[in-house]
Amino acid sequence: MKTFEELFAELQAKAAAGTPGSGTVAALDKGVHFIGKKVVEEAAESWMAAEHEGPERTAEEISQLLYQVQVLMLASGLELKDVYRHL
Ligand SMILES: N=c1c2ncn([C@@H]3O[C@H](COP(=O)(O)OP(=O)(O)OP(=O)(O)O)[C@@H](O)[C@H]3O)c2ncn1[C@@H]1O[C@H](COP(=O)(O)O)[C@@H](O)[C@H]1O
Repeated sequence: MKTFEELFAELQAKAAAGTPGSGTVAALDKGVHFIGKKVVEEAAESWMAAEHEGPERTAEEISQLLYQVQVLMLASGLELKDVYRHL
């Protein structure tokens, strides 16, 4: 198990190193348009899970949504503090 902050730090490090075999690095290479579609896909899957599939599946889909949002943040040059200041 990891926190939102721990996952972001892991993804930042992989992006900076260009870690071979990393799905995050591959997604960043594809760019914002590709990543944005993933965010929308996972948001829709989270919604459907919440309506039809129960809390466990919903939690799983939301975790994937949070991951894709973090990848979009990296692709946009954002850090956690840039987002947190709007909360
Ligand atoms: N938490 C995640 C995570 N959540 C979702 N995903 C990816 O997001 C994509 C969408 O998930 P789906 O189940 O919808 O996948 P799918 O539709 O079957 O397959 P796709 O055709 O969409 O790839 C998949 O490619 C997943 O691998 C994630 N990929 C990585 N992480 C974590 O990110 C960290 C770094 O990962 P790497 O960069 O791959 O090393 C690790 O700690 C991982 O646990």
